[in-house]
Amino acid sequence: MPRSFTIKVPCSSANIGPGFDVVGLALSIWLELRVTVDETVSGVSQNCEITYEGEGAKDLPREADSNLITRTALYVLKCHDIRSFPATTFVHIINPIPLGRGLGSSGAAVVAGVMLANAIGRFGLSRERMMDYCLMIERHPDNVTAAMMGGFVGSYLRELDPIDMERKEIPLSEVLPEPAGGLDTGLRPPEPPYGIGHHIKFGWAKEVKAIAIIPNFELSTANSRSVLPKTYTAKDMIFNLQRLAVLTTALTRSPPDADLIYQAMQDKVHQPYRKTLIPGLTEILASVTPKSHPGLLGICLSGAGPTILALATHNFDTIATEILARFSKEGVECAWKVLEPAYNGAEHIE
Ligand SMILES: Nc1ncnc2c1ncn2[C@@H]1O[C@H](COP(=O)(O)OP(=O)(O)OP(=O)(O)O)[C@@H](O)[C@H]1O
Ligand SMILES: N[C@@H](CCO)C(=O)O
Repeated sequence: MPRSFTIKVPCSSANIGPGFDVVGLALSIWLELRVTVDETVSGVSQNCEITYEGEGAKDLPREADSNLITRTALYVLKCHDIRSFPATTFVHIINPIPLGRGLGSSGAAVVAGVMLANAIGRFGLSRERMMDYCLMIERHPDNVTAAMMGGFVGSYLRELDPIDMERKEIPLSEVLPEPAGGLDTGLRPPEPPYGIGHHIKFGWAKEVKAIAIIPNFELSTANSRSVLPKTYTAKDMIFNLQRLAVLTTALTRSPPDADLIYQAMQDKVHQPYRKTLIPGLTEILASVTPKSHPGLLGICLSGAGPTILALATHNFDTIATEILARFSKEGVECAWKVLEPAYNGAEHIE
């Protein structure tokens, strides 16, 4: 009897201004996997057939040991001494999350892969344990925590003891060998230490929506992190910490206080350095304010960019049109969407 289930994982916006690598907001675009395990079918390469529609359909690999979702699943399966998918696993991927735009496409893919393995192997892993696996792959917690847990979340990585730290910091190539199933040494990959990350869900004022203005070019997270400095001044760190402390509560209050939120979304840790990669970034962030655009609460770079996230209660069209026009002057065309928080996080539906 074939077994079928669905996995849905929301996109996410990390940082929300000052919370670099700390806060994430799950939002209402969902990566979906429709999975069928049918033992009556045989002869499929590596036991897994991937079909794909949506963002990335043209370019992303369909081989189970290359695609990020199934590579992640293979890692978790191998940690449980299962070396391949059961014959035969069909994974249909429906992906509306734009890739490399700062909306957590890779975080959603990693969470989906861990949930896929958990369901296939019937491991019964808790969400917290699944997070440990996610953090072995995507090593900053903001996107994966929001995608797994849902809503507006803050997270930190626990200080591990030296042995666990060594395991956690092993090169990514040993966690996700390239290709994962190619030169299979038969060795168990390194299992994650327990309780790597800890998180808390904040509230969210229901009238606050997120306008995502999504430029038509990709910026990989790795590239966008490469322009950041290795050290910061105490002044800049304190600037961000003060704002983050206010922001996480300011966004829970109804009615929202636009002046407080706008100032609390300022950042000196990542956005100023990323302006070299995103034409018009500094001008856009400075020119759209609650005074010039009533309804706006705050504006920031979404994750590693290039998407701009504007939090607002109304006037979505006017705010988006202004940002689109400013990007257009720089020769960048954009799509835009009004998104809502995805409160439930990742879901497994039988
Ligand atoms: N549905 C998917 N299936 C397979 N691979 C994916 C999928 N989604 C994302 N990826 C992989 O992740 C890459 C994008 O990851 P990257 O971290 O650069 O950007 P992002 O996650 O979209 O943005 P950010 O981390 O700033 O929010 C893609 O190029 C692709 O390799
Ligand atoms: N906090 C991360 C999110 C992107 O994955 C960054 O800004 O680089």
